[in-house]
Amino acid sequence: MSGFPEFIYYDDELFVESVPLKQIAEKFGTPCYVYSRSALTKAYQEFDTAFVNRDHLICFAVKANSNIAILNLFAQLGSGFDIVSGGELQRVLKAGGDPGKTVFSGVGKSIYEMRMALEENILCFNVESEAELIALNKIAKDMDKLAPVSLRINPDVDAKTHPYISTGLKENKFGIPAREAERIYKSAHLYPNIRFIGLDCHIGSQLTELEPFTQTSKKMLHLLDSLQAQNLEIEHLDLGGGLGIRYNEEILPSISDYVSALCINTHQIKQRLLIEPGRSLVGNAGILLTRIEYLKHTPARNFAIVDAAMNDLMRPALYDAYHEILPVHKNSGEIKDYQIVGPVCETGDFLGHDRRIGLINGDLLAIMSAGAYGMSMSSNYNSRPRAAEIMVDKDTIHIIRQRETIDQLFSNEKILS
Ligand SMILES: Cc1ncc(COP(=O)(O)O)c(C=O)c1O
Ligand SMILES: N[C@@H](CCCC[NH3+])C(=O)O
Repeated sequence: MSGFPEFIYYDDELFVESVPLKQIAEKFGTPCYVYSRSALTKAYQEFDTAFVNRDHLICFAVKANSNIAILNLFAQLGSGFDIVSGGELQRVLKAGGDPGKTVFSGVGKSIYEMRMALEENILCFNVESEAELIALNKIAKDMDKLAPVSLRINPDVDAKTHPYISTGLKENKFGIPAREAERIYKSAHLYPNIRFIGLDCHIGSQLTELEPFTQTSKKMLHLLDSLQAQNLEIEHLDLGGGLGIRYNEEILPSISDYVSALCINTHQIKQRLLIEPGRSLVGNAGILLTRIEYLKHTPARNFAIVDAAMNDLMRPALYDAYHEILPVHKNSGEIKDYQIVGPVCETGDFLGHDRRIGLINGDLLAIMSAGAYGMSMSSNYNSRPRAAEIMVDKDTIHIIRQRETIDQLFSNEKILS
């Protein structure tokens, strides 16, 4: 067993659904990201069915994985989207997503991005400051439009996650304190081109406990109550994303436990519930497939130098994040402690430390749980073309992004004449 239902060993060979990963490596080369359509679909459906009869909208956080084939799959399943840039909006449109099911988060929306989103009639802007609200009101006025808005509340709740991905503490740059938000909602008449339709929050990512979500929803309900007491009509409550996935030994609430908890915590209100999950929809549905270039043994360490690197998957280098690493063919070489590293010229370029595994040159490895914040955070550092992306559907292999070519790397650059 691999512990990942769609990535399974048969006779010591790791498969994705019905396809041996070895076949993908031979046909498309490495490194490449490989996703399971079934795992993506099941994760979405687990969210969706857990709401039972509750009016809801799941807005997939595009930043977690922005490949248009994946966005298209979620759109077909009925998903909405949470975007943070004009580029993400264009991806949603290209993928056939519905702008009317799209919310726009982020602290620094540009005038150009706001205009684009107003033109496309998105569902809602999650506004993160008064300055942004003033700018949006002005743009909407110039366009003779009403901008639908939720204020993003900073509830000052500790998400108990990595400090770089914690967003709901008062010292973080995100959202507006509840008191200030209440004052803004009450002065809605100052913003004639804004229609306040919702309340929003998002406290952080890779949360492993339900308690911070519960604490946050209590605070949001409190604010909602006081807005309603003043006859302010709020149509939806957006509770953000943040549910974690299992990377290592973490014990996590299931998707359905999480949704049930949100529904229970908010059972007394009639508003539609929105959520913005990213990682929990795609994280464990994807892997990074890589091949060992060289094994190198020094007096201090054993290194497995692979063809994927920190530019392909930056989570280990950036957050010291753990990703399980599985051999695509089990039982190959002598078992040793290996440092799994890439070819980039940085000591921080590692994919895993101290992994006890048997390896020989040329072996394939699967870096697990790489479906979220993997390809979407990749770069061309060291002038490395970005990896290909593959989606497997039962026994069919689809290439959903071609490997970048060297020519594409500098196609926008120019030598001065
Ligand atoms: C505003 C917003 N919504 C949703 C998400 C998705 O979070 P996650 O991938 O942890 O579900 C993020 C990222 O943390 C975010 O910044
Ligand atoms: N990039 C982070 C998650 C960031 C969430 C953004 N709001 C990660 O890889 O875990």
